[in-house]
Amino acid sequence: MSRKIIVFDTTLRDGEQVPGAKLNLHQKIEIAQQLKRLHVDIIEAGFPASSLGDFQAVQEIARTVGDSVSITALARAVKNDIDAVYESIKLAQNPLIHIVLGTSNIHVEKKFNRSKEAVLQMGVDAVKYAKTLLPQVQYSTEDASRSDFEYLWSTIEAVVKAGATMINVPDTVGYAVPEEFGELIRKINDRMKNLNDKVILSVHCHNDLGLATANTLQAIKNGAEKVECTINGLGERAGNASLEEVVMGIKVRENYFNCHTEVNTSELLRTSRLVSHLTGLDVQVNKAITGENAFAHSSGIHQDGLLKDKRVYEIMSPEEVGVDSMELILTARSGRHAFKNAVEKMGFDTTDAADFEQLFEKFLTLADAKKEVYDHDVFYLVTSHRNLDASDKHLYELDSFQVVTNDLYPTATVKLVKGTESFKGSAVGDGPIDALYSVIKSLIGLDVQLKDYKINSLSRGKEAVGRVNIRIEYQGKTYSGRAMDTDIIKASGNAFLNGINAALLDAAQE
Ligand SMILES: CC(=O)SCCNC(=O)CCNC(=O)[C@H](O)C(C)(C)COP(=O)(O)OP(=O)(O)OC[C@H]1O[C@@H](n2cnc3c(N)ncnc32)[C@H](O)[C@@H]1OP(=O)(O)O
Ligand SMILES: CC(C)C(=O)C(=O)O
Repeated sequence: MSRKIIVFDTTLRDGEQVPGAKLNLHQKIEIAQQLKRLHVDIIEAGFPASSLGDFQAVQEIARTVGDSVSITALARAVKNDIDAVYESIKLAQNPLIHIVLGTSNIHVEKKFNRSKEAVLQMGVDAVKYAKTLLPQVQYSTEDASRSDFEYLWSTIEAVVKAGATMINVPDTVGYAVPEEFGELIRKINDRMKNLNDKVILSVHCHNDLGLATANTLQAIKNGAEKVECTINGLGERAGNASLEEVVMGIKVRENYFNCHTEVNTSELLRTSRLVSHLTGLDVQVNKAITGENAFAHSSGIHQDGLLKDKRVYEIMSPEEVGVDSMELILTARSGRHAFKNAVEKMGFDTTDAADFEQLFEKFLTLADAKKEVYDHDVFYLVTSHRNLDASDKHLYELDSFQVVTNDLYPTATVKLVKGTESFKGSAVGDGPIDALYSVIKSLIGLDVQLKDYKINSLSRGKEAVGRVNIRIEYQGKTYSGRAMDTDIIKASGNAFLNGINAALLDAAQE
């Protein structure tokens, strides 16, 4: 009988720590609903002590999707953080408090400037306090792979005795290599079995050396029972172990690992696409499992082999991860079934019948205007209908604009509105976008620096949707903005305003 590996998804916590990946409440709920359809075991929904917005998002996820999937959120070994986690997840059926505290010398000496004994005691106290609130508590020994083994073990032993029900061993800075990390997990597993064989051993690997998936799989081979991953490998710096790679590694090589997960792998591709669209972070074309080329065969010898037998060059079938070989072209003559299939293929929820009817009406209007409606048009329809593509609150909005460009004086004229106020002006710039951004900056009177501007075409044809991603710097902090429109100048203006609105809201909260 193969061992079940528990899959813990931290896209909404570690994944969301990526600069530019900030998600609003609606986007987080949409992703959590898809993670539930993917059938992960545990969703880490955020870091509720970090802001009111994150607290509310975790609370809403616990309320809306926490009926069948376990919900957790992260806390430092600090009473207030633990309280915030408890208050935000308590409505879930199976809530879990996650506490993190460093065990490496560098964390103990430089980050905390305390003795090892004092830091260990902080961890024990935190677990004891969390246990007064909930029965399930996970303890993460941050930077475990760079820790002195005997101190790491004495921490694990003490927090297990204090009541921790899961021990998570992170390779926080992606320093470990597979053989060494496997050996670390084997040693901990051997000792833990003697201490308390009900406690679950987990791993959380980062990808700084491109080894996160390899280290995670090696840990499984050496006794880990639970893996922490993110969709598309998102996460701090170079990211985390990618869920799709770890899950398919276990599935395709079940003969080697003798393990399985309960993930519904046919939902992998749509989950990856949803996360990519909502975070604005593209998946590289050659990414394992979910990249655009993951199942594309281009050379003659490969094509010949495939035509003879797919298994010559395919170790898994595209359908197993949700690649849909049947493409239905949507037009104004398409019905509700085909449209619903397209919306669900993008990873969106369609269970609210009234909401779906409104979407369908909007689809017909778009399909009348455009001959053919592609996936990205459907994505654009849903995100604008559900307010998923903007920041939670609008301060400034683009009311109207005109941009005239030539090689002498590219000029932009803009009208902005903020509640009942309106602001009008013009500016000349080095190019049309520079002119547009200059006038917006002068109307709002904010000294922001544009750090990055990217534009992608998201669909095909004359009416293709353009997506603009920007990053701005304001008072030493970085903010991102995104917008989509068939008019790329309008998308550029709205992306810039979304970034500015985020900066203003943040400044107002400080
Ligand atoms: C490995 C990981 O990914 S851990 C998760 C990382 N994620 C995040 O940090 C995102 C959310 N973080 C935040 O919103 C903020 O950093 C907060 C709310 C947690 C804290 O904000 P602030 O109070 O302003 O503190 P700041 O972030 O500047 O510094 C961290 C403080 O927490 C302490 N700290 C760090 N880790 C821990 C821990 N695991 N347990 C207890 N204290 C800790 C630091 O020593 C420092 O304390 P000090 O002020 O006494 O030096
Ligand atoms: C919170 C812990 C698990 C973490 O993110 C890390 O150590 O990288």
